[in-house]
Amino acid sequence: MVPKLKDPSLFKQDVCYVNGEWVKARSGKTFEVHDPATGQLIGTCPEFDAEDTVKAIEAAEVAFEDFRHKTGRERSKLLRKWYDLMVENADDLATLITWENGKPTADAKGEVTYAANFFEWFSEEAPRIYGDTIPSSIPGNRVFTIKEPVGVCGLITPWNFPAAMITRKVGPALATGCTVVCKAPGETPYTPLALAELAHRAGIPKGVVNVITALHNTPQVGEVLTTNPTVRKISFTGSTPVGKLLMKQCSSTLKKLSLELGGNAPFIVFDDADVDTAVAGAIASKFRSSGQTCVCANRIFVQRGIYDEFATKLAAKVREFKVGHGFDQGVTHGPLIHHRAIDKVEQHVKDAESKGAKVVFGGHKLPDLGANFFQPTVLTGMTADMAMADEETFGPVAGLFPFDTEEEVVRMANSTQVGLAGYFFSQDLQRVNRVAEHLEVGMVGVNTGLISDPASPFGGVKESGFGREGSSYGVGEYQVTKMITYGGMGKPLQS
Ligand SMILES: NC(=O)c1ccc[n+]([C@@H]2O[C@H](COP(=O)([O-])OP(=O)(O)OC[C@H]3O[C@@H](n4cnc5c(N)ncnc54)[C@H](O)[C@@H]3O)[C@@H](O)[C@H]2O)c1
Ligand SMILES: O=CCCC(=O)O
Repeated sequence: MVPKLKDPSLFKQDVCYVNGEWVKARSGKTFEVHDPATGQLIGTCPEFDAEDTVKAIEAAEVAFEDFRHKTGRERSKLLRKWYDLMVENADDLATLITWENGKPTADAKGEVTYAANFFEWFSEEAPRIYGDTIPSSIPGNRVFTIKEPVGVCGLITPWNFPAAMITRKVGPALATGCTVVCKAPGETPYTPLALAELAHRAGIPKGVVNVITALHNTPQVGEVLTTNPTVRKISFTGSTPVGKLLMKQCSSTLKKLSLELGGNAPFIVFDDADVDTAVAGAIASKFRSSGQTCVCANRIFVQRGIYDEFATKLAAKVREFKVGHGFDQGVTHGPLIHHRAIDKVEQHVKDAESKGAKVVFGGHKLPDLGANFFQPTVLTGMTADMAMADEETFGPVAGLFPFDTEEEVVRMANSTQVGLAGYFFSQDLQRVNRVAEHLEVGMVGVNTGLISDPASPFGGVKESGFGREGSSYGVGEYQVTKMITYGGMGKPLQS
């Protein structure tokens, strides 16, 4: 199906946005983008290569010289205008998200709001970028710091939040005076390109925001962004293996780096929790975007005293989901992004079953709906030797691991190389504090399954990466601190 946009000019085919203009790939090559729900062709996009990417970097370099000297208030107004345009065009942006990503319309609208809010939030930070006054230990010296924009930034984002992962990076970059080259994900390029069109309409000066696309050429585009000496900062959201590769590539020019990588979130329900609240939290955390978010619960640990009650109530809620095309009325959960995602989910379920897990609900593909649909699933009797204990499933499968003691579950929760988000449910105040302090993650949700908010610092520890996005911490990721010492300042007043 081809959805109708209120403003069809937001759908940009075969062009990327470089230096304020819509351009094709130098080679004329394009790649295809498909609706993950039907497999139907949505359209084609430019397959940018190394030379195209260098052109975008050069445009950002030239633009930086002016943009860095705009006042914070001027940059704030540009971001605010871009925010307003996102809100005005929210329905069309949501349509593009559902079309290319598959998430249901209501979730897509939620993402547009979430994404736009990053622009609003960072537009409010832009005029408030302060340095420090530092008392010197040398008599007569006066020491100040100023915060400068780091320079041209290369931003590489994934398909699971086609709008929000971009605005979360572009917002603080522009707030601080940086210019950007965004490499849009090959699976979902049309939402980023529509955002570029809105940037143009908002009057963002040419070259400040460049949005480029590639699918098969992604590694070569990534290599140029991470090795070109003009690019001073890379921010990447995606998998841990790709994050490690980009970090290695960045080492040749020692770029500033932010890496928001994979998670394997523990979700712990203690006997003293309110079970209904915990079930609602698990639904929100585990099944958001059909399990395809980096902060989705991946291992659900339930204390033995409430294990059966929790499993029954969770399965009852999951049974109420309506799986289908994101545009269809009443659909709560859409397809996964592609066959590799489906294969991984199926393999995790089969692995768990073969090692003794029981399928309480779901457990199979839904080929009648389309090749990329998987039935939301609840598994009980999970054990530490199963693939789901170690690997991120990135799909709609809730595997319930039983546990007995607080010490045991915290050990299990921390027994992974990654540490992005963690959740737990308890009504014991001391336990709440103790467990929150002991979880090896960058973000903790206590008695809630939803923690994402532009005002909160988002990011991980261990192999989930480093750097924080959102909040005032997110601003610092795009700045360098310059120290200025004035000598000979301690002279007495002249009479
Ligand atoms: N921490 C976060 O905020 C966050 C958010 C979304 C997804 N993720 C993680 O991403 C994974 C799922 O997404 P995926 O499988 O598409 O991840 P991925 O790492 O393969 O791809 C993510 C993005 O990186 C690009 N990319 C891939 N190889 C590249 C290369 N060599 N050079 C430059 N860019 C490259 C892709 O085109 C895509 O745009 C999961 O592990 C998930 O946890 C993390
Ligand atoms: O998947 C990664 C980002 C999810 C979020 O911002 O809540």
